[in-house]
Formats: sequence, structure tokens, C-alpha cells
Amino acid sequence: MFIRFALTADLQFSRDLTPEAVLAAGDTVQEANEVLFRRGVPAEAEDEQIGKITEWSAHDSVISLAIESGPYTRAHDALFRFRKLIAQAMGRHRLGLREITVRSFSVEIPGHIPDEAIPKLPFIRSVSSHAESVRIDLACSATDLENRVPDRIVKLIEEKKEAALYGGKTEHWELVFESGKRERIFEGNPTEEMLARGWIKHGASRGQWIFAPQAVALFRAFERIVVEEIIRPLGFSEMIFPKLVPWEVWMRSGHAKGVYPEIYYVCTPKTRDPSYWEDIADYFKVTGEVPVEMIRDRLDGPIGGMCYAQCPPFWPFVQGETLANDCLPIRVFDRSGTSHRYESGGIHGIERVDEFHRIEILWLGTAEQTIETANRLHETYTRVFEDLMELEWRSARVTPWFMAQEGMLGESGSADIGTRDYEALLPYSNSWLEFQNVSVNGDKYPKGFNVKIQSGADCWSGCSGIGLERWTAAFLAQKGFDTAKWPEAVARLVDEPKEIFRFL
Ligand SMILES: Nc1ncnc2c1ncn2[C@@H]1O[C@H](COS(=O)(=O)NC(=O)[C@@H](N)CO)[C@@H](O)[C@H]1O
Ligand SMILES: [Zn+2]
Repeated sequence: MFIRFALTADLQFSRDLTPEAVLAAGDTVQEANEVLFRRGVPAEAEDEQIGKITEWSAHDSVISLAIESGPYTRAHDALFRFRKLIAQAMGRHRLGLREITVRSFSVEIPGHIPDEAIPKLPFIRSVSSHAESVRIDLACSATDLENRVPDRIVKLIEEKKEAALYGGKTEHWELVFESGKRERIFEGNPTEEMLARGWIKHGASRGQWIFAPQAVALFRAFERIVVEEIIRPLGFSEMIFPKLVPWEVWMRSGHAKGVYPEIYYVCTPKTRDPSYWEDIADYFKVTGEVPVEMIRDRLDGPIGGMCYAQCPPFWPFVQGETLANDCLPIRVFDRSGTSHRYESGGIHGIERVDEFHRIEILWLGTAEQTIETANRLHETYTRVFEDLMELEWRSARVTPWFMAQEGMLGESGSADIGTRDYEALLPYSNSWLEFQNVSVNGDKYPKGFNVKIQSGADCWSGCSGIGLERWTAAFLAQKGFDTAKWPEAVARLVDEPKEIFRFL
């Protein structure tokens, strides 16, 4: 049993076919079936697996075709091969091919396909499941066929079938390193303690915090440690990556394959003309309510969303370029703004929030340079967590973040490509918090953004996200709030917290 494609289509010519043209069309059909559709097909392919025009007729200015195929010279590929041949043949009878109308298109996929593996798409007209196969009738235009929509639907079904098998599987997790145990100094919940001390307050938006000077002093202390112990010694240069991400970037980074449930979407006004918005403002002035429904009708987009993974918007800087060997490896970082995720995992304290502050470290070069930089980062992070922050922590190989953000599970399939999560113990909940990671992303981004290297070697990249909320949560959960008990390397960077607000 193999996959089958079938279509019927009408080819509209510029004038009625003459009897000679009809004869020529018959010869062309025969030549296509016997020669053209067999080109590039393996010798061992059976006849019924190869695309064939099974019926045809000519009336007035139209040639109607029925094409069937197996996996070789798929029906829609046969249609476009035939188009070229018949246009030449009819051209000799002064007949121009005007357009192709696809009347029907079906694909029959062997095997058991669970319902959840069938995507809900406008192209799918009907689905009929049989014991050994599923038949899908598609509504496709000739352009859809040229864009290979049927092939992409088949691939999507295979992926969904695979994911349905993975269903029970959790994310990949394999321990790499664990530190020694540390003396329990504090057992409280850091978020609650920070709230009680006025270090933070809930922001007005979901999963958002307002950080008072005491909390920011700790954020900045960690930033200084990152700059002094990691960024500067390893030679990373600061850049500013955009924070509003258009679809074009997420299409190339792969996020467009599955990040929709967690994006903070961004829309634009249909027009800046103040009079267009006057009634909205008036409505608010009169009612004190913002008429969101009315506003929604006046928006374009969403044009994309707020920063999510932080590194993708960097890539247009090198898109389409070839990098000179002597400028590699490129090592940069960004800490210029917030990341936003409509966290489906639910929000929790300052640990899992919708708006967070991350230092995104990014490097690119040859595969060797990329792996070497990741290893140098592992070494420096280990020294920071062991000797400076004196944390109880561990690291683990996990499903690569870029796969997880495309809704995939499992592994990258290459030992060198993947994500290593760093986790810190939270004594108050006796659980482990991923507070940062280091990833070798392989050629995914350079390929996605068409970046080459002078030597012709594959360009690879890596990135590491340092979440300042998470570093803070991990540190305070383990070290508590008495700065006298903090490790010297951190305490020396934080002045005595000043109370500037006094609420009555
Ligand atoms: N909801 C969240 N709240 C707080 N911090 C978060 C949240 N999501 C991610 N982070 C921080 O961002 C880091 C990297 O996020 S990631 O999704 O794992 N990886 C990426 O996005 C990569 N581009 C590297 O940044 C996490 O280790 C964590 O420190
Ligand atoms: Zn990244």
C-alpha cells in the first residue's frame, strides 16, 4: 500500500481546438504517459506508482484531464510537467494556454491516521477514514499545487501522527552535572519575602512585576557578575536587538510553526487620522470605559508580537551576508529590553512571569567555534555558580529550546546540537528552577536567515539566556535576605537596601 494522488483539471486555451489540435493533444498525452512522467523515476517503481493521465477529453477551448499517481511523479507534478508539453504542442496550432482550473484533488494516505493528526485547514474539503488508509479531498487552486500544499499537508499529518505517538512523552531531560549540597540558610518563598519587604509589587498586567530599588540592586549585581566574569573575559560585545518581532522574523526562526498560544500580539492603527479615533476617545471621556471591541475593528495586523526568544530579531543584521573568516566567531549579547510570553504554564511568583528581563548571549561561526564557545560558557558559568554565588545547582541536556518553541519534543539528533538547562534548587518548594540555559543551535538560524561563511563551512550559532528574575529567585531562595549571609562576591556589589517608600 502506498500513498496515492488523484486530480481532475481543465486546461483553458485561447480558442476552440481544431480537429488537428485534438489529434496533437492525444499524441502529447501519450508521450507524457510513456516518456515525460517516467523521467527521474527509479527503475524499480511499479507502473501504478507513477503519475499517469488516466482520462482526457477536449471540448471547445478546453482540455479536461484526470491524473492519478502513487509516490512517483505525483499527480500535481505530472500536471505541471504536462502543462509545459501541451502548451508547446498547442502553440504549433496557434492555441495559447490561458489557465488551469483544478476541479478535484485527493490524496490517500496508507495506515491508521488518528483524527487529531488531520489538520483543520481551509484546503481540506472532506476526510474519509478507511481501515487501512485515510482519503482527504482538497480544494486546491493550481497555485496551491505549485506551492506544494498537498505535500506539506502530507508532511504535517506525518508529524502530527508522530507527535500523537510522543503524546505520553515528556520533554527530554538528562543530568549532566550536579553541585554539592549547600547549607540551608533560608527556606522561605523569595517572592513572598520580596513582597513583604516592599522590594516588588504586582504590575497592572498579567504576570508582570514592578521592581523597587532593592530588587534592582540585585538584578544589577548579577548583571555586573555576568559582564565581569563572562562577557568581558570571553569577549562578547553589546548590541541592541529589536523587541517588536514581525512575522517575517518568526517565519525564518521557526517560531511561526508553533508559538501562537504564548505570543503577546501587536497590532497597528488602520490610520493615524485623529478624527478616525475621536469617537473612541469620546466614548472613554463619557463612560470611563475603553471600548475594546470598537478599537479592534480599527486595527491592522497583528503584525507580529513582543520579544519572545530575544535572539531571533538579531538575525536580520547578518541576513543574506557572507562573514569573513577572520571576524569569526562573532560574540554578542543583548540586555536592552523585556521578553513577553503569555505563559501557558501559568504564572508563579517572580519565577514564571509573562514579562521578564533576560541577558541574551549569542555567538556564531564554524561548528567548532560554536561548540568551543558553548564549552567556555559552561566553564565560566560553573565558576560563577560554584565560587561566586555558591549555589546548589545542576545542569541537564534537554529538548532544544528552539524545538520546544515549535511544539516539538525529543532531541536534535546530533550530540553537538542541543540545549543545556541550568537549574537551581528552591528549598522552599524543594523543586528545581531552570534559571538559564546554553544552546548550540546548529545551522538552524544561519540557514533560516541565509548567513554564510567565507570558507564555505556551515555557519552555526549558539545562544544563552540569563533570566534575571530567575537568578534572583534562585539566589534569594537559597541565601535569604540577610546580606551578611550572602556570598562576598554578591554582597560586595549590593549597597545596603534603601527604603525609599513608606506606605501608611
Ligand atoms: N516565563 C518566564 N519567566 C521568567 N524567566 C523566563 C521565562 N521564560 C524564559 N525565561 C528565562 O529565559 C531563559 C531562556 O528562555 S528559553 O525559552 O529557555 N530559551 C530561549 O528563549 C533562548 N533564545 C535563550 O534565551 C530561561 O532559562 C529563563 O531564565
Ligand atoms: Zn536565543
